[in-house]
Amino acid sequence: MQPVEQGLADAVGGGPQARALGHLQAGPAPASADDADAACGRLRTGRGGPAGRARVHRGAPGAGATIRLLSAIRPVRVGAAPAAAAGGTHPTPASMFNFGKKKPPVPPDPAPKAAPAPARGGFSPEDLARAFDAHQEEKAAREAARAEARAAYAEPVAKSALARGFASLFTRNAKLDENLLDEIETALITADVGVAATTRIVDDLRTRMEAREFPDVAALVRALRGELLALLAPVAKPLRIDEEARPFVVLTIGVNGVGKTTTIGKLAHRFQREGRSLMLAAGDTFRAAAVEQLRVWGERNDVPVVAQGQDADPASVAFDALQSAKSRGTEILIADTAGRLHTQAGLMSELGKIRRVLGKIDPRAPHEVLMVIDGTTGQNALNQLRQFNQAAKVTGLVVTKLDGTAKGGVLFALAREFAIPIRFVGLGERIEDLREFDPEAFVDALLPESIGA
Ligand SMILES: Nc1nc2c(ncn2[C@@H]2O[C@H](COP(=O)(O)OP(=O)(O)OP(=O)(O)O)[C@@H](O)[C@H]2O)c(=O)[nH]1
Repeated sequence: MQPVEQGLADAVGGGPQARALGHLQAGPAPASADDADAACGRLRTGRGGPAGRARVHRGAPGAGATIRLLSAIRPVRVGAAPAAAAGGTHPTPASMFNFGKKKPPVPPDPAPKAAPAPARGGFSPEDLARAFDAHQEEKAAREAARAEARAAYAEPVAKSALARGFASLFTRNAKLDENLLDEIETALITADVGVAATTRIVDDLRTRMEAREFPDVAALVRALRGELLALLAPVAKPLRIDEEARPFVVLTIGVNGVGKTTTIGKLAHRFQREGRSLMLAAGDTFRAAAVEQLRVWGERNDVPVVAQGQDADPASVAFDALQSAKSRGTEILIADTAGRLHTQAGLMSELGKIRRVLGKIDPRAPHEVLMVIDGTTGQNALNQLRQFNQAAKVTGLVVTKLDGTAKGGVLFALAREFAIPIRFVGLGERIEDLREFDPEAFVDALLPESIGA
């Protein structure tokens, strides 16, 4: 084991160093990973005092090996024992009552202590430099992933009505006045952001404008970006596969033609790339082409597909598929269902039946009820989600076709009204165009930072 790793293992696993320092308090957490980066910078350059002064949070996202390393060495600073503990000057309760009493003879100074031997697993400057470099690499990888997501969202989303509305609003010498707020309101409403979310955004901007918080239009644009992000951030919760569930069952639902079957293909591709074993259930027994679509996809990609043909009972297809996936130890089962209108009560209750039937085999299945929504639908998407949620308890959303004629605003309305996680967005028809939902990349594409500058 490398010295750095040994030190980390000691610190985390209670090795000699950790045990020796176990009584020490951890420093306060940094506000962000950037704080942690700054702490690492100080460590490297020697600015900001001793290494131990770096304030680092063990769990800071992405802070990685360096952060753990710094956590491990933090006690170097506090290792200088507090005065009281060393028999220092703080009056103890006993000494307060000893006034006037004969003092005991002062013992001679003990021999000066030898400098403590470096702890086993201590860190040399080379170790620290290596950890710093590892941290820098991690940071660079994070930034590259961000840039990649931004690029993927930029072009499709910039075509949306909302992005175009913002672009025309802020590139023609806008003035900071009530008129500008009216125009922002119109742009939001016409892009399907919805009345509730629009009112919240515009009212907040008005209050801040009246408080003279914005020196110029660029400041207002930054505030608007912040408002848009604040609406979306709570629903940006990626789909996490519960490794205990075998299989983890994803039931996909939605109205006709929204992109369910296509999304299943894209999802399956994603899971396959992660090296997971998969099975598909061709539960869209209403449309013969859908069963065929899945079968062909499965054959081409070496993924087993359970199907019973057209007009079979979709609950029975799902049941068979779950049994088969369970017996094979498959990691993920994705079940398709036929598209249905949220107003068709009989078909909506069929979704409840599929849920119940799956639950007979595994009481926690389906683990994810993924509703696919066509991003071009507009405000009607809210009615759809309301009804599907009632029938099948939706746990995640995929909003497709954001590359097409979507106005771009419906995500805000959905987020505000339901707070159901948006797992993915469809940014095109290619297999790699299903992207994990990234609110920052989405807002960047709608309203680039540069726009009001
Ligand atoms: N541009 C674009 N098209 C998409 C996207 N997702 C799906 N589509 C297209 O939408 C159309 C319908 O997709 P399907 O997957 O068949 O839809 P479905 O929901 O399974 O349809 P039903 O089985 O009839 O309910 C296809 O032409 C897809 O290529 C997307 O993100 N962007």
